[in-house]
Amino acid sequence: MASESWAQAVDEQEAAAESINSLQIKEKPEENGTVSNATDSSSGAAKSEAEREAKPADDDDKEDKAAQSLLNKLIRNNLVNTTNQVEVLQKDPNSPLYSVKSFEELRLKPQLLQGVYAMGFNRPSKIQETALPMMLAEPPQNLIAQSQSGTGKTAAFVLAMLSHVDPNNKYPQCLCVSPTYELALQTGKVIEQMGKYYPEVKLVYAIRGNKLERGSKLQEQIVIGTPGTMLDWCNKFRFIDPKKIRVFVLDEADVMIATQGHQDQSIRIQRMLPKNCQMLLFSATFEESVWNFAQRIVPEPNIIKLKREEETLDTIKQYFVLCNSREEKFQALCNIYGAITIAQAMIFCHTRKTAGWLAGELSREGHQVALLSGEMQVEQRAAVIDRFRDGKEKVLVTTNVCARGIDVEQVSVVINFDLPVDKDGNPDNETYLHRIGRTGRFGKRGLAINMVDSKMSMNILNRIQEHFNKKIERLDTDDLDEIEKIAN
Ligand SMILES: Nc1ncnc2c1ncn2[C@@H]1O[C@H](COP(=O)(O)OP(=O)(O)OP(=O)(O)O)[C@@H](O)[C@H]1O
Repeated sequence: MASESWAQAVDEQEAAAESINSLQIKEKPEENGTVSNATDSSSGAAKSEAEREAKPADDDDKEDKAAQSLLNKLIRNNLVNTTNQVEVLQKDPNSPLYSVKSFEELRLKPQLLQGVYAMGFNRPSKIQETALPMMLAEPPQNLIAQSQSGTGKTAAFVLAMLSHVDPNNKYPQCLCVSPTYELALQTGKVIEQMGKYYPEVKLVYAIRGNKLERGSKLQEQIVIGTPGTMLDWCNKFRFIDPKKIRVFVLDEADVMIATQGHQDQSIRIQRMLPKNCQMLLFSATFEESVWNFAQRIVPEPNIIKLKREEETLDTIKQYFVLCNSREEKFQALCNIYGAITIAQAMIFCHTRKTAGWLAGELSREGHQVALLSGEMQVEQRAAVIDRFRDGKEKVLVTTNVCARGIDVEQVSVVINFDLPVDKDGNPDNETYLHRIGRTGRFGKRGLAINMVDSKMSMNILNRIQEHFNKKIERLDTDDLDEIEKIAN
């Protein structure tokens, strides 16, 4: 089935359809917000399929980061735990470094402490232990913080913003910029939840589509939005007086810089703010481009980094199966299912088409299958992952683009129906590791089965073996005894 150029063609096609442009959020912010029919162009709901397909794959890949981030937020309901220590680089290495083990130690306003506990937070997360005292200190300190998604960054800066505003002053005091309309809404929700018992503090969304009357001045203390609209509100329309801003938050800096124009707009906003305004920047990753940007946004920063837990292949048994066609691969899969008990499996395909086909075939065989596919909206994808996580389905068939960044920890069997390759058709080792690897914490044993159906995929498999210096054993799926052995 595999033609030589399939990898490129498919990646482009999948990436195009995965783009954030295909996302729509039905919810509209209400309550504290003054949003009217917000339709930032970044949601692009009106764009035709053809328009989307015509976009260069590169752009779509970038936009996909925003979709991924949103998906992660929608499906996550608790903290990502980590045993790694935070690394701290203080602006003034001689000043004492405080870290807290409880929210009480922060001496928060009672209304905020109530909000924190109402959200079910019992104690600060790893990054919050150090970041919160720094952000709440007097005089305010600037901070650049990096840690993987789900470690509590948003909750931390929301608490800092709510702590710093003076509700008696009826003008904006905190600005928070997010890369997309949808991400801004998510952060807005956290502000609303945490500020539930502090109703004097109001929030407004600076997103395209939220039209205010010319000449009006905002009364809300917190403004959250996308960089373009935020800049216009400060600069062109003067709804906001930037000189009165005390806290500036730039969230998801890594996603932000992937979007054309956002970097410049953010820097232009930052330049309008007073010198003593507290600057806070957050990012899930810290490659050089993010770091360069961060330094332009945040002068004299304290820096906090929390390393991601390393994934390893040490506790994984890896096998490959030789086949000649996708039908044979399917048959091999059935043989495996016939021989061993698999609680839950994730099956990765290269194209949406193969994923759809395979999900159909597996259902016909009586399996409860969940399918994660590119044309689904982000909330639909989140719902599918949720159901799978709850064990409602036992098999999750997905394409790589869809599942990127998603951890489903309880899955013990991973099947690469197609091996992961990059755009140039080379082995994508990072994805391979992420699909089947385990972090030390979840050191459970796992099983990975790779389907090989051509010379090209055999070559990919060999290169993956070489890269990890780990032998991948051949499995004969016509021999039931042999399959049974791998389960022990
Ligand atoms: N101290 C805490 N105790 C318990 N849960 C928490 C705590 N802080 C945050 N959470 C919860 O953990 C999840 C992740 O937190 P949060 O969204 O703040 O992380 P993040 O690092 O900002 O991730 P992302 O970059 O994806 O937004 C959320 O569901 C949040 O409500």
